[in-house]
Amino acid sequence: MPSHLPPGAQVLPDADAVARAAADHLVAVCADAAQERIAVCLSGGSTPKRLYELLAGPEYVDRLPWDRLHWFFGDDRVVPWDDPLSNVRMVREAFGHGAPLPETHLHFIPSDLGPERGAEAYARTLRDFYGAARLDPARPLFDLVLLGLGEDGHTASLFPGKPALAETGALAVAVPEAGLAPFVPRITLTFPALASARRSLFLVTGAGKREALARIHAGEDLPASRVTSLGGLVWLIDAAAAEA
Ligand SMILES: O=C(O)[C@H](O)[C@@H](O)[C@H](O)[C@H](O)COP(=O)(O)O
Repeated sequence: MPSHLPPGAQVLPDADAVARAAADHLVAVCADAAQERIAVCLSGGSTPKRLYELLAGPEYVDRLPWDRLHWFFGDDRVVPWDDPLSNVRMVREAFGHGAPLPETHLHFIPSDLGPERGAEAYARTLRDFYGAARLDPARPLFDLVLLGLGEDGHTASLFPGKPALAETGALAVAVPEAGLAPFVPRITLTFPALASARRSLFLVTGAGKREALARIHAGEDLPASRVTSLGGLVWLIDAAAAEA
């Protein structure tokens, strides 16, 4: 295991292997879930699209309890849902018609309400699903949280130096100026919400992520470095990103 990678890192040959490993984690999480509803927090960006396509494809679609699975979003851009920048659009396209996904089980961020009201509404959606106003460390909100890593070390829409990093109460907040292309406002889950997970996976692929990984390993206080998980954090990294 290369020494410059986060603890718990698994290095896979390529992006497809990363997607497959993540799919296997989801199958395992579902098999372990004792409760009826299984909550998954989806990552946006481009990396996880292959995973979502895989889940809806012939190799995995019949291995998942779609009637029990509920899908949430770690963040989204405040754009129309059919906008190419929308994470909801990306997920819908990736799941396509292969996923027997009940429409009421896709809990997308109401970006049509705008950043602030959308964040408040989504926090309410999460609390209503959870069934309590405050998160209990003994009862995680999510069974699985999926995360990506930006080249600047951001994750979800938690960007370096932004106020959202300091939020400890709200489950979701507005990010008016993400400061990163595409320069649109965003809504993101906060660290407490992301931490409330039985298992969390970072999916990191491509040489462009090497520097962020090295900075994390060097102990820099990047947003992704601050992510914790009640049940355990696994980094799934392809060889291209893992190279020193
Ligand atoms: O909505 C988003 O953009 C994601 O939540 C964001 O945190 C993403 O995971 C990283 O920017 C990595 O993006 P790529 O997978 O496209 O490299």
